[in-house]
Amino acid sequence: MMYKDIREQVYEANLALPRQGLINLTFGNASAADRDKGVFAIKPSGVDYDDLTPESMVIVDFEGKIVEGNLRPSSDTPTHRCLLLAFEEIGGVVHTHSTRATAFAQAGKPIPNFGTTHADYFYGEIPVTRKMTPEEISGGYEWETGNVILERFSGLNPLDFPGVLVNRHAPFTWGKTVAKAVEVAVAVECIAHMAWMSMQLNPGLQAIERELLDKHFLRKHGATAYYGQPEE
Ligand SMILES: O=C(CO)[C@@H](O)[C@H](O)COP(=O)(O)O
Repeated sequence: MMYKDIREQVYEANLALPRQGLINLTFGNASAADRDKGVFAIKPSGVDYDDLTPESMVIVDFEGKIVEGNLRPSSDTPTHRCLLLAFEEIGGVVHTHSTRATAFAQAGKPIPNFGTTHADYFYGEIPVTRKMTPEEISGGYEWETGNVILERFSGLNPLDFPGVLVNRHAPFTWGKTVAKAVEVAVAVECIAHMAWMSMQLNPGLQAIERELLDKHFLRKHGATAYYGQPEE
């Protein structure tokens, strides 16, 4: 089977989303790129997760043309393509409608970095995009969703901030692999829940201290990392 690796990676990533409690119905999708082959695999649109198979994943090239697959790809395919094109260091993208992260997104609020759980994944707040204009919504909505994310990421390293809340919509996360993007999606929901509770307990709470942010982020990321096991 051609594109076997990315089909299987994306199939596993998509199944992990309902298993992790990150989505209901078909409110989410995952994609993984094979940059050598110039394609990515993505979930088919609107298909029940129980009916997905590695073979039903759709293979799309970076111009947006379907290369392999009989089903219509996820409605969010242009957003994934926009992000995979712009962020060359990533290998996969995940979109969920996980409840608490989506509540922040709908409210148009970034998630402040209140503690070390958050700092393990994001080198600051979880950013939120601006609202989309009526013109962006009515013309090329899903591609423009990617563009408003890129606009928010001007000057930000996508591996220091491996996700975003799209205003009025929901989170997108990414990583070097699609499995990593799923992990970040789990973390984002957990962080949103903790932030919400922290805000209730202490409405005046300020962001984490710089030293603690540096310690937790940099012990897991980049040249100074010592957390876990070395990458193979
Ligand atoms: O934003 C939404 C729903 O509001 C989307 O995430 C869709 O629910 C994704 O569906 P697929 O086309 O990927 O099945």
